[in-house]
Amino acid sequence: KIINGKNKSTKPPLPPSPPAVPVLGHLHLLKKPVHATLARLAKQYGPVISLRLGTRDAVVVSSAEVARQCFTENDLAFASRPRFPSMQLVTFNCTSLTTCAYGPHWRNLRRVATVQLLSTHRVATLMAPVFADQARAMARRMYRAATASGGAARIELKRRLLELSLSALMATIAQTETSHDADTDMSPEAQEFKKVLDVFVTLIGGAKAWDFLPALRWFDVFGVRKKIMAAVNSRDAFLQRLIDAERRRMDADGDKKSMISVLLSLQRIEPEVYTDTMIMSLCATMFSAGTETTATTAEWAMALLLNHPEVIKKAQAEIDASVGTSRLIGPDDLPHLSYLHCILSETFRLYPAAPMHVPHESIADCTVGGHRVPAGTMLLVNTYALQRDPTIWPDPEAFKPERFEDGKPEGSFMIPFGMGRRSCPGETLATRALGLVLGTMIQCFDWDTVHGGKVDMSEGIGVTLPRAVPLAAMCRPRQSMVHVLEKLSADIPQWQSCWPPQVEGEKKYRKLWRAEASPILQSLLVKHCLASSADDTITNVARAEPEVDHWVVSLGEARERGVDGLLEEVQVAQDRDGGRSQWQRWLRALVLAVVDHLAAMRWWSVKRTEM
Ligand code: HEM
Repeated sequence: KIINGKNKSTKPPLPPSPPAVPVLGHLHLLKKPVHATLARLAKQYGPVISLRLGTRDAVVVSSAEVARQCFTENDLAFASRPRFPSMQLVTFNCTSLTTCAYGPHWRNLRRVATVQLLSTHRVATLMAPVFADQARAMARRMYRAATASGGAARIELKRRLLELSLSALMATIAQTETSHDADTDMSPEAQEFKKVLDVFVTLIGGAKAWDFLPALRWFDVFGVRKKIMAAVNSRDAFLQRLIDAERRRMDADGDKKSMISVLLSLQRIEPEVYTDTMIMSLCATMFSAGTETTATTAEWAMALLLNHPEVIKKAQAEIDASVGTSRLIGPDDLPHLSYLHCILSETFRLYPAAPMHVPHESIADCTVGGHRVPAGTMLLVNTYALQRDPTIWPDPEAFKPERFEDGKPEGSFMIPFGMGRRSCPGETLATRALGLVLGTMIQCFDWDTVHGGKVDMSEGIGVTLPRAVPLAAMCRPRQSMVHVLEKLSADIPQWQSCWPPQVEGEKKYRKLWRAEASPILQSLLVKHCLASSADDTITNVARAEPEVDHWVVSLGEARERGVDGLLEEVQVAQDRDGGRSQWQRWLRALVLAVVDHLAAMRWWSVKRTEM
């Protein structure tokens, strides 16, 4: 184009950008929470901003219209992911489904994930029932806790929901079993993998700076790389054990229920493509992409419900009308529970588990919102901001599930699971799992905040938008569901019930291990050993002892301490209580011997048949 005799380029302009500083570029501007900082910048500079983050170029999109453009007409251009040095170490050199660049390898992984592992059919027939089962087990524990505390029990919802999601996903990956007797919703395998992931989270936090200032990698004075490699090795050894166990199981009975067994059957056909490393990578991806996201969303949903009892009542009425009160909600009921679905949609809108999406990278030059975005630019989409945009969502901060009634959302554009080629392949599973977990909790219990009043809705800092304060709540079994819950509770064979009991800890009972607690503790332990049915023992003692609520609740804390902590506490109590009688000393010796014995046998998972 010739203007005033000069040759002007017809290229659209680059997006506007705040002033940058040398070396850091705009890194210093990214105060946490990043979505809030970027929303403020968007108000100043517009819905498309260009940033220089250390050595990387990024474009930030904060409007629905432009985001839609990125994932529709520019979907292919943005189909890749940035290669982060911190992730390289833990995601098999960036070859995992979530982190790998767009190309034939990603296409193959994606096809396996959507067609073989997370297909609608597999979710409906194999995976949703696993989550339903875990939700029942959780309801059973809550019911027991409530009856043990005389009506209502305090439930640490954050812990429970995370354990449920870890355990259920691990079961779908490797057919692991959660013992329905322990006071945890986690299978031993899920516990082990969770530990590894926790180590990763801390270490990768320390290595994040490498992604934007790669030179820092050479100044790794704290040896982060070495520690990450050690954690990676233990993760891989653990995953290899799971794969070997599934391989043995397949040889024995040939069933293909777990994700690993599906992948192993593909390995038999094309061993050079479906290597053990690829299977490990897919399993690790599913576990890390699906657990925190699902659990955090469930926690936010419960927090919103606690602040809106009228919504719980409406959802209960819907469930009662559709499912009735003679059985628990199951996977087949979900399509008929439209209001429950509205609650979920409104939670996804207000608290997307990926508030800044997952970064994409452009593989070709493209135009976004009238601005030029060169190839190799990182794309960040502010999902949190655009789902609360007042120009498209009336009263955007309010929790109103009714917005989604009749399948007509007022604001229409939401991308909690992304959109286009790289959108979340776990959406169907996550939505069903959340429907079952929330549905069960709403159907079975009435809920209240711990201290009355409103739940604090402050957001914490983290990739998956965690709550600042872990959620706890009081649950009380609904009168109309007591007979179902009682049956559910009795469904567990006697020999499966186990110590420690299903009770929740209470801060005010912190002094539980005072000297005078130990005789009761001891007698409970002894009774447990004799009866092998701690729950019943505890409940019976609860009825007999006037002060028993105190002890029953306090004993719940013992679970947290584990066997070692328990022994230590008993010891401290004994030391303080020098003047105990002969029979008490005798009892103590007996208890310690029994506890020791049970500890050696991993007593919480030992079943009577094995004893
Ligand atoms: C509430 C639960 C969940 C939310 C909100 C969520 C959200 C997301 C988002 C926003 C993305 C990025 C999309 C993009 O880049 O455009 C994503 C990717 C992904 N999600 Fe989820 N997710 C959830 C649960 C799950 C579950 C249960 C699984 C599997 C078991 C899963 C597996 C994945 C995988 C493998 C990717 C990467 C896809 C790719 O790069 O091709 N997610 N998820």
